[in-house]
Amino acid sequence: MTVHKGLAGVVADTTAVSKVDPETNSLLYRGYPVQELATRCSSEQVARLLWDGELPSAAELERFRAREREGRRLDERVRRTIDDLPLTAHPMDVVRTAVSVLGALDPAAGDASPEAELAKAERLFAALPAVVAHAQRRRLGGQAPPPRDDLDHAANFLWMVTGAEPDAVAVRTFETSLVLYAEHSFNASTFAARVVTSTLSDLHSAVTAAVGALKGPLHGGANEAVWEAFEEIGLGEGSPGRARAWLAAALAGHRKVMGFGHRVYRHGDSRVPTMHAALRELATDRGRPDVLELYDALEAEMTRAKQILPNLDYPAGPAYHLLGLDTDLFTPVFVAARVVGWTAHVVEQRGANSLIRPLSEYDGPPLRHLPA
Ligand SMILES: CC(=O)SCCNC(=O)CCNC(=O)[C@H](O)C(C)(C)COP(=O)(O)OP(=O)(O)OC[C@H]1O[C@@H](n2cnc3c(N)ncnc32)[C@H](O)[C@@H]1OP(=O)(O)O
Ligand SMILES: O=C([O-])CC(=O)C(=O)O
Repeated sequence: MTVHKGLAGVVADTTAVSKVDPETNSLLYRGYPVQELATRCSSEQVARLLWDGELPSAAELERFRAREREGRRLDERVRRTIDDLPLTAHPMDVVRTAVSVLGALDPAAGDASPEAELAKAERLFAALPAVVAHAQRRRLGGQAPPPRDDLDHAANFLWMVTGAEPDAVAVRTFETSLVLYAEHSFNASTFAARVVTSTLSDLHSAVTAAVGALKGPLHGGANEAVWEAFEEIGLGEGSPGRARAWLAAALAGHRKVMGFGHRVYRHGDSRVPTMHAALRELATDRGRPDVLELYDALEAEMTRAKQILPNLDYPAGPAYHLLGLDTDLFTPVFVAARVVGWTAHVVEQRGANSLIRPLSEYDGPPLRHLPA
């Protein structure tokens, strides 16, 4: 029996949601190159594309934006549950709990028709920014500011989390990250969502499981770890030299360097150039060349030492810091973006379901019996 550790190289099913091609180093959402979508479309347009298979017409987009605005307010019962959690809880734990509570409150519980599933997906997309914002603002002893109807999804998200009206550069950077983070085929969290769905469980259970999978530093948690590494190395004068010493010590200690490497891409993550360009624009606008200097230095050292290239979390982490987000909010923001991909996969899995249940090769003790 051949064991495929980590399911590496295993093609588990077909999908029409996205295509990750390591040969051409490309990523398509429903056929469109992600770079085109990230530079020319809003996160709302891309959500509809991933859910429906086609970009929305102007009228469809307008109707969706209206529904999204209606769903932005945090449900009081969700707020109360969050407020019962310790202030020290990681915001990812807050988000996971909130998704679970939203499932228990789901007005269409028990209805797994594609229409009902897409309505649940929309509600999560609309509600998650308020959850992330409340996870942040309650730590500051207050409440998130009320959503602003004059702002679209990405701008309103930043507004609620930071309490400051974002400028055009901030919105563009954030929107780019939301689009790039929205979907990536059978990554660990999406696969977790599909496994849960394959048992005919409900969408919120699938998304709750996916949040748990995304939290780990080998997956979504890496964007937080990237900024932690930058802080450990120290920004400012002399950072290239410190990056070299830091990396040598990390590799000598067999530490994984977060934000580098990928299970599928071998020649670099297709999303990095677009996010790197957005980070460059933001850092330049904010007068933070020190961030770009350390970014380039650590990347160069990692390439020299291991020939391992950055993944999307590498530029996204510093960008989120420059957008004013606390480090432990980076992965929750990833949740709010990836919920689109997860739910598109839930609908697809349900549409052509087969229970996901791989085999294992037993390597425990041979047959034995209890003493007589
Ligand atoms: C949005 C996302 O989820 S993108 C991924 C985010 N995750 C990270 O950035 C975490 C850091 N990266 C990693 O741990 C890995 O590159 C993974 C888990 C993403 C993919 O790795 P896999 O395909 O499973 O390869 P694996 O972890 O077995 O690594 C293969 C070799 O490269 C090394 N390697 C891979 N990535 C790294 C890294 N970031 N730092 C140091 N060494 C690394 C491994 O130590 C291993 O070396 P060895 O053969 O000498 O033991
Ligand atoms: O595809 C993966 O394994 C991880 C990843 O980059 C993502 O989920 O965006």
